[in-house]
Amino acid sequence: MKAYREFRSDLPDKTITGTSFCRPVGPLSSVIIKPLNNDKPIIWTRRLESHMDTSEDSTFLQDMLMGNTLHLLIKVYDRLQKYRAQQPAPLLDSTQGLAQDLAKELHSVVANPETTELLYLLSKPHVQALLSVHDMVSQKEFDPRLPPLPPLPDYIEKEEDSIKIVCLVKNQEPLGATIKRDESTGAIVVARVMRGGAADRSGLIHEGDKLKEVNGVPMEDKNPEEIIPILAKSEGAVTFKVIPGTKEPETIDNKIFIRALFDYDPQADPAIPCKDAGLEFCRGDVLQIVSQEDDTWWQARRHGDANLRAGLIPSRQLQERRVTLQRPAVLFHPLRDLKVFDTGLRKSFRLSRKDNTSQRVRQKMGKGHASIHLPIYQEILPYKRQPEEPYRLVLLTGPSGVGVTELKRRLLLSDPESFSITVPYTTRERKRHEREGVEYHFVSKHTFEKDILNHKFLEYGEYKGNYYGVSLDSVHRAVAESKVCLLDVKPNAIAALYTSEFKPYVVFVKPPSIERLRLSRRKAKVLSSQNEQTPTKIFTEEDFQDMITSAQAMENKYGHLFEKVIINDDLAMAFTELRNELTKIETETHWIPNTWAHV
Ligand SMILES: Nc1ncnc2c1ncn2[C@@H]1O[C@H](COP(=O)(O)OP(=O)(O)OP(=O)(O)O)[C@@H](O)[C@H]1O
Repeated sequence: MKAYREFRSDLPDKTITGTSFCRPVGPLSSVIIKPLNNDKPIIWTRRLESHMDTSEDSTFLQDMLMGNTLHLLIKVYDRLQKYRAQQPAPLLDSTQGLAQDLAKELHSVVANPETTELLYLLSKPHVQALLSVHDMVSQKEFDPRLPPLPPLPDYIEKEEDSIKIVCLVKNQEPLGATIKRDESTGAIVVARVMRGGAADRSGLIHEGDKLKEVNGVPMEDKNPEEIIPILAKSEGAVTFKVIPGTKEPETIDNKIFIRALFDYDPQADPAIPCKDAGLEFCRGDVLQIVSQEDDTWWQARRHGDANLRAGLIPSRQLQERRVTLQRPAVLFHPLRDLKVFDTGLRKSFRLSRKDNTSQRVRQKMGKGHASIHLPIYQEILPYKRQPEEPYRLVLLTGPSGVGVTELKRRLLLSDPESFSITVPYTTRERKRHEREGVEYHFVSKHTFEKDILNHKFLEYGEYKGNYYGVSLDSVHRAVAESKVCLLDVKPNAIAALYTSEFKPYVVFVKPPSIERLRLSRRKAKVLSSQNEQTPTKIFTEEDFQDMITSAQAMENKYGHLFEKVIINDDLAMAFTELRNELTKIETETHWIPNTWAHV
């Protein structure tokens, strides 16, 4: 971890726009304005306003404005102005008119390579369009009005041939950059520029730039802590004298999206170089990574956030190290030992209380498997099921008694054409009304035990001397039916199904508060294994407490695998919410782990 601290160089006062001018390449012939409050760079005339909407347009214009061609054109413009001044009376008021006039003149003089090239340049449609835009812009009234440009510093050392003077006219938005003292040279340098922030959008301040002066005050003998108030006190235009850093700007595929699998609060993080530059997020939030240049602190934006300014988040490596060391504990919820209290047996196939999810089954599952030992970030990408692809497997999980079976039953009843379920295996006697392969697959004890040894079961258990279990094969069969397969499992069985083949959509059914449980479950019955004579009993206060404790433990341990949490308070509402969610994943583009797409 880096031992230094960075300081956010906030410029908290009123801002209108930003300008930059660079020395030392000869006297200034023009000024390029780069507004800070929007993405639209523009040539200074008198006043300024934004027109550009898209960053693509902005990038194009920025490249063009910073390119050599424009500078050559500006020279042409200067010459035109000089030419105009030499004329007894201006023939035309506009620059475009002057250009036409000059072209006419040039036609009449003896041709040489320079005049031919100038004529060629002036005849090009994009040059004419540029001059026309210039005329239009220069005649417009722009708001807000820019303050007068401050004069250039009187003295610039001769040997500092790469010094850059940057003048920003600030608003209440922070500069979006942090500073630090370079340990080896002692210089004050820009530590990082937050992507999408004002400094980044201006394109004038870069990581590694050495800060020499701010508003004429030398920075070299100052600590970062002393510089912050200087920046904060500056009003209107702030002039920076910087020596450009040599660091190449990082190019990153800005289409990296991750799902955060833990909660993060930068204010509670003693290690972050600048708390105010941190990005707070919660488990499940989708973040777009915009910089991974620093091994320890990445820069990210919350997906869909209107604020384009990136914030610092701990890198995967850093967070893994922290989780491994379990330090500092306040930053994340450590994985507590799961103490699941069963309040009964899963009615769907009467599992025993013992957790019999086959470890070997989990190991057998290859790539895409949820081997998220350290829930940090999950790389994700947008996904929409194609008609030829199987439906995503829907896994319903939750503490016993919460209503998983009831929700599954209602879904199936609501649309048997769209939903299917797996048929469990059992060794118990078939009852007269039951049919093989409908309620259960009836097999002998010997076959069941052989299948256990062959790791065929996803989950299995024993109840009243009989085995019950769900095999992986039956999940494959149900998924192949071209229906949405609904499967209720204990959370520890999710990992075995967390594959690109099943692309499980994991729904955690959570109990409401104990007060709401008392009210809503007043008449509900729960299957009991304690009293064999009475297969059902009314929920007790202890059952409610166990359900809540168990749900909390499940969320702590497996919460990173839950794509949707539904609080089962009012049953009809919980059902509608679940139904709508399942429709959404069928009809809308959503996020899935990118490992599922690469298999
Ligand atoms: N929101 C609700 N309001 C009232 N009663 C409910 C609600 N949800 C479920 N119940 C009732 O609670 C009882 C237990 O529900 P269910 O059998 O679906 O639980 P489960 O999560 O499948 O438990 P298990 O894993 O033990 O089978 C049932 O009688 C069910 O009708």
